Amino acid sequence: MISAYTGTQIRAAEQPLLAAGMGAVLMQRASYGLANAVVHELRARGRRLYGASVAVLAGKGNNGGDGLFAASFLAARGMRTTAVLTGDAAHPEALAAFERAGGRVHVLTEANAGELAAHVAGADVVLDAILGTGAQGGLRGAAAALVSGLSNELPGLVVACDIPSGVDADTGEAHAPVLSADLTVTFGAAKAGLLADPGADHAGRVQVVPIGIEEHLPWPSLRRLEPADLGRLLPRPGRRSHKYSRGVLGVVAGSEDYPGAAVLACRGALSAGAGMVRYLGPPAVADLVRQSCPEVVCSTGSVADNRVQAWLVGSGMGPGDSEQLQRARDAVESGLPVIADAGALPALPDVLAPQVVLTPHAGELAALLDRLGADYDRSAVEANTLGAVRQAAVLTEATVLLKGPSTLVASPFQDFYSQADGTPWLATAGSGDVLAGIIGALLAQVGSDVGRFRNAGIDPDERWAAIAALGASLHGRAGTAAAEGGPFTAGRIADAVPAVWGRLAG
Ligand SMILES: NC(=O)C1=CN([C@@H]2O[C@H](COP(=O)(O)OP(=O)(O)OC[C@H]3O[C@@H](n4cnc5c(N)ncnc54)[C@H](O)[C@@H]3O)[C@@H](O)[C@H]2O)[C@@H](O)CC1
Ligand SMILES: Nc1ncnc2c1ncn2[C@@H]1O[C@H](COP(=O)(O)OP(=O)(O)O)[C@@H](O)[C@H]1O
Ligand SMILES: [K+]
Repeated sequence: MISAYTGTQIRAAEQPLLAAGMGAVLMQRASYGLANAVVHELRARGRRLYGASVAVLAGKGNNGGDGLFAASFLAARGMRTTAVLTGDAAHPEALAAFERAGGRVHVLTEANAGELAAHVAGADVVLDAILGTGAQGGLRGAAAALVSGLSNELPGLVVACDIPSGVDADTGEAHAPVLSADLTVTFGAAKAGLLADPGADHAGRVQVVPIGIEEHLPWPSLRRLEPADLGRLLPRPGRRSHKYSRGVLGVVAGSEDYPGAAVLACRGALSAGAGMVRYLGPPAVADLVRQSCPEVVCSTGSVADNRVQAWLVGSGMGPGDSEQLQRARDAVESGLPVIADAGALPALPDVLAPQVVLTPHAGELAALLDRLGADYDRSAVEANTLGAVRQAAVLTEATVLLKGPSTLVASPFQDFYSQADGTPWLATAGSGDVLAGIIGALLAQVGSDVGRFRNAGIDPDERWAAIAALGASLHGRAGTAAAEGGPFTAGRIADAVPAVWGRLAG
């Protein structure tokens, strides 16, 4: 499990060590780790170190100090170093070390920003050490002009020191201009803002350098499941299992307009281990489901007439599908775990429960928040994904999963997960229906298995968020496996799930 923290949490964890006079030691650990990460990355890219050029953009705080010390370590490896000081001062000891190591120093002004941008753009390595966790808002003045003058397609390696300058460490909000990094080397622990969009868009690969604050860290503000966690959480049938004990998922999805959504949701659920999938919906859709997935049992009657362990509702349903929408409300009323997608989102009561997992994309989340009186449109959700998903979970008291390049999950108790195991090829019609099916199957199988979560270090009350994150990760990994470097259609995601599952659980 990757744990991520707000900037404030990290700074609080540093306090006992700073009070013990270890500030300089922490900075040495951070900057040495940063320099080593640069060396490894250059080697991995088959680039020579000796004679390669490094430009460090150094702000006046400790983030700039880290960058200048790191550059002096790199100078000792034979690299040519230049610093652009973006503030009215620089960390004195770090600047002295940088100059002692032979680095050249330029002081940024409004007048020379264009010229220095051209110089920096030609460097083999650009270290962004302007702002770190002490930032208030984004870059301003000459620093903003310098970064605006750098294209986001620099030929050299761009490495962010702790966090890309202008990204909010707590929320991932990005205050333009931000220099997008290939690699972010972050100190002590991951920052939440590196794992939530749009911060994650700018961070590139994230590498954590331990600096000795770990024992002082509190409960993380956000977590990410890794393969070992997935392997522990995925169920496997026992010798005496039967289809009902493995978990039955009821699917209320599809409509005459969108029958395919029902098929894709059922395929997702079948691929992710449900003992049985029961479909409830219009006869014409049921016929298509039967033809496409003969394993699905098509039922009639009400939600109450059908015995299941979890419900999937809403994929491919519209506001006119009154009978299906009533079933969706009945499923929520039943108290069973429910995954509520797409067309169900506007049709459910405002206040729900933690075992109800809502799966909006950014547009649907904006509409949901708007209905609940919060002032969000789609672009506001995309600008602050973590804030939006948090607010939706608070207002609805449900578990909310926001789909996107990074998928965020918030529990109403304010536990957060971020998964980014997919590929942009997943942005294909029907992909969300398969995701709903996968999460539905997992809810049916492990929703009542409290011990499984406790053993994995997850508070059982928070298991709904963990199940949603588990589903998002399986879906992302299946998409990555299906892609083989090129496009695929949504059904292929479902086809790829069993092998991905097998590798994780293996
Ligand atoms: N505290 C510590 O012991 C450690 C801190 N570390 C580094 O220190 C960083 C935090 O250092 P600081 O607290 O000095 O803060 P920063 O280096 O992030 O920057 C804060 C400085 O910039 C100014 N500033 C804030 N917002 C600005 C804006 N929008 N435009 C221009 N100037 C702005 C502030 O007045 C302050 O002088 C971390 O990100 C990390 O890189 C690491 O060296 C590890 C140890
Ligand atoms: N750029 C992207 N990178 C990775 N995953 C993505 C990207 N765009 C979308 N996805 C994933 O693809 C799925 C799309 O779901 P959704 O928007 O509901 O599509 P649809 O309604 O067509 O089924 C989600 O799981 C989402 O996280
Ligand atoms: K930075």
